[in-house]
Amino acid sequence: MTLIVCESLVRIYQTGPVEVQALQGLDLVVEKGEMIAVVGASGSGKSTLLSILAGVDAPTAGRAHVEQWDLLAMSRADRVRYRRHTVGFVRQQTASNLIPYLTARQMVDLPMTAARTSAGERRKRSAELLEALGVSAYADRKPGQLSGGQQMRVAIAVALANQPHVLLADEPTGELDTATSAEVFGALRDVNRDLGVTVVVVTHDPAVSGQVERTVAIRDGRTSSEVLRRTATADDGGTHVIAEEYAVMDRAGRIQVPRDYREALALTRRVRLALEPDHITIRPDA
Ligand SMILES: Nc1ncnc2c1ncn2[C@@H]1O[C@H](COP(=O)(O)OP(=O)(O)OP(=O)(O)O)[C@@H](O)[C@H]1O
Repeated sequence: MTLIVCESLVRIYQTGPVEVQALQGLDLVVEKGEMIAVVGASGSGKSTLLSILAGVDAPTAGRAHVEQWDLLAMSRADRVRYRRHTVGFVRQQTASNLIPYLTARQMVDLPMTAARTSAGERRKRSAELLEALGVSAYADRKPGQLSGGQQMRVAIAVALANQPHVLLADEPTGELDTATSAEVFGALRDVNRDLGVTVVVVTHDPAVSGQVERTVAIRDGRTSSEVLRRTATADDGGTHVIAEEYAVMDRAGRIQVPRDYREALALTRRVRLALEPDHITIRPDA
């Protein structure tokens, strides 16, 4: 079942006379239960995409659906409901997800109180979530008494408090060392596998993106390529991961030819296309 669909998604920021096209016709499909990584250079539009999916920011044009919700046509009340129940959002700076004067348990409790969950249910669920994320021993500590990795795990537990179907995490390992970031990423994978939550993670970290089955690359506000990974078994019984890169084609048939391919063959404005029985060739115009 398809959970997230973005088609030709556009987000333009206007600051005074300056217009920034953060998303320039982005296409993305995510199936229920998937865990994907979104990668791309700084400024390519990753955070913008995540804020739109989180219902925090609104697209300028195009189509964006998450479950039954049309993100371009939501009323203010729908948006509150959507943010409370459908998606959980872990923001880029760890500290912005946490409240300095509350304990981990109180922070996980807060979104459930807003959703009018009963006290008994809140107690039960916050204990389960802190346990699932391996931070139950720190339930009574405040953010200042937790390490970076523990803070991030608590932030993930807070995002999952109202049992959302989708978890969006913006650079969850950006501020952590390699060992801690592997642990936090492991926690996200557990959440995906054990709770069945669909996970979309924005990351700069190749070690992180190498651990998910699907990585979507964004370039200049568009999805440019996808890497799919699968585990293959060799003749000797050993297993290894095969990663294959695909270009992404939009509904109008547009694809981005990677820059190194263009440069290698000096492809510029015009190219020759030819249809062969089972493939298409692209040649320089000369
Ligand atoms: N609120 C805003 N107002 C104006 N421009 C913005 C705003 N938010 C983002 N932008 C611009 O939109 C573009 C995409 O930004 P975005 O933060 O989505 O990229 P990113 O890929 O997440 O980058 P990073 O990895 O550095 O976080 C950038 O050029 C950025 O300067």
